[in-house]
Amino acid sequence: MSHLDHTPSTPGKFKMDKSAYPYHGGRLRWHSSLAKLTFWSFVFIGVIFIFFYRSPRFHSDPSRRSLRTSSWGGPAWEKKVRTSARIRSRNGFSVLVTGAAGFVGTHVSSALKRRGDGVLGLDNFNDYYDPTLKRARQALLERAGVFIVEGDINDAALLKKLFEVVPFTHVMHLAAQAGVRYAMQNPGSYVHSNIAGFVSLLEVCKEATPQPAIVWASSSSVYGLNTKVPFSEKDRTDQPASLYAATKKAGEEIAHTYNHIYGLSLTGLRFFTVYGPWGRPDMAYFFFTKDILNGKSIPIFEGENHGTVARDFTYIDDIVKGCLGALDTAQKSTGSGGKKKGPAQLRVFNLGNTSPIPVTNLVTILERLLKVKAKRNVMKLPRNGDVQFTHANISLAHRELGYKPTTNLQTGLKKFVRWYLNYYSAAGKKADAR
Ligand SMILES: O=C(O)[C@H]1O[C@H](OP(=O)(O)OP(=O)(O)OC[C@H]2O[C@@H](n3ccc(=O)[nH]c3=O)[C@H](O)[C@@H]2O)[C@H](O)[C@@H](O)[C@H]1O
Repeated sequence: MSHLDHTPSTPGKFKMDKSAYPYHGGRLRWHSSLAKLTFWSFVFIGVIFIFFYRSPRFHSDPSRRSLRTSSWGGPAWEKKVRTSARIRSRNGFSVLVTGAAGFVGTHVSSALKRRGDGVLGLDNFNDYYDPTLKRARQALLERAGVFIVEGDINDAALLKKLFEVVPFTHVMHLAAQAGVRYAMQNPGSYVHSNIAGFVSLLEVCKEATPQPAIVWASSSSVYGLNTKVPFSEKDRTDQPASLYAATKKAGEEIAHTYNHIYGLSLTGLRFFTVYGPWGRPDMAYFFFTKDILNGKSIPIFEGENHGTVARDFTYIDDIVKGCLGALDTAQKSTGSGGKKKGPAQLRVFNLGNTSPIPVTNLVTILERLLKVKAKRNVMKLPRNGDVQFTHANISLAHRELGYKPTTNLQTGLKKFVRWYLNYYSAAGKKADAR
């Protein structure tokens, strides 16, 4: 064997041959044991640290998931804020849209802008799902003349500044931690956005002069374990099945308080499983599409004794009409500068489609549209917050807001699939958003 054969090709793989060092005196052995102990202790502590750091619970403050820290202020920034919020139609509104880079937020912002309202967006661009999708929505809105301020609804100083720069007539509050099942993984994020964030926003709105009218996103999930169908606004909502639902229900009670004490006009909209182009990658119709195309099996939930799991899937354009209807019929808040002057409007509406569809049918429609057979993995509905069935009674929204959904699931999914294929093939983007 030549000398070169002893030289390891990879230095890190070099191992001392103990037999080459005949001296094993006690002192040396003791030192080497101590060194080994110290070394492995460091490795152990390091592994524990990495484990905790990567655990979602470690990031209990969800604002840490915001990819950039917000930077705002200055004359150029104020000018952008003012320009974006400038009303361009007679009797138009100036609307602050929170969660503007979100799914519903993007569609509502663009619809408001199109009809001449002034719109300013606010979003923290957190990474609950693929932030590049949020950036793409932002670019879309920018082209339409809507500026999105990057910041969190818990940042009271930023909110105050926005109201100093623009006397918003309305707030469309859509910023939230969404998703029913994720609440078990990161409960703090729901409390942070849906409760603390909502209160932070209401605190600033109640101090504003004039106070804006507020329309905000509640959820069909507040009906929880309610079995009486279709769900009507008068039904009980005191049995939430997930922390997500509980935080939305809390939002409805908080709305009551701010309406009662400060005269804020508040309208809560209970959205029923909203879907469509530019949707949320964490939702079933979205990741089913991705997984069907990738030949991956999809988990399809079923109830006890093979019971049907169904949703009142509601198309985004119908939801947008409901949101605009709610803004248009919202009465003014009655207080100013933190003081109530008289009773104010307090409303809550179901915005659904009134036609629940089994999840298995949703998959069949997707298979037809994608021309790919799904690998169905039917399993029992896990106990992680999902309810078996949702069905909206929308007569109140129809009467008060003129709300009348017109898109069935087949038509809506067709539009979604067209968008999905176009979006993810156009720029070679990957739908790796979950
Ligand atoms: O109306 C709402 O207020 C909520 O709507 C939405 O929640 P959901 O109705 O639960 O939608 P989504 O997750 O798409 O599951 C759809 C169906 O697929 C079933 N489902 C789901 C996952 C899975 O792996 N398999 C499966 O069968 C599942 O059992 C369900 O039957 C919003 O995400 C939520 O933020 C909130 O806005």
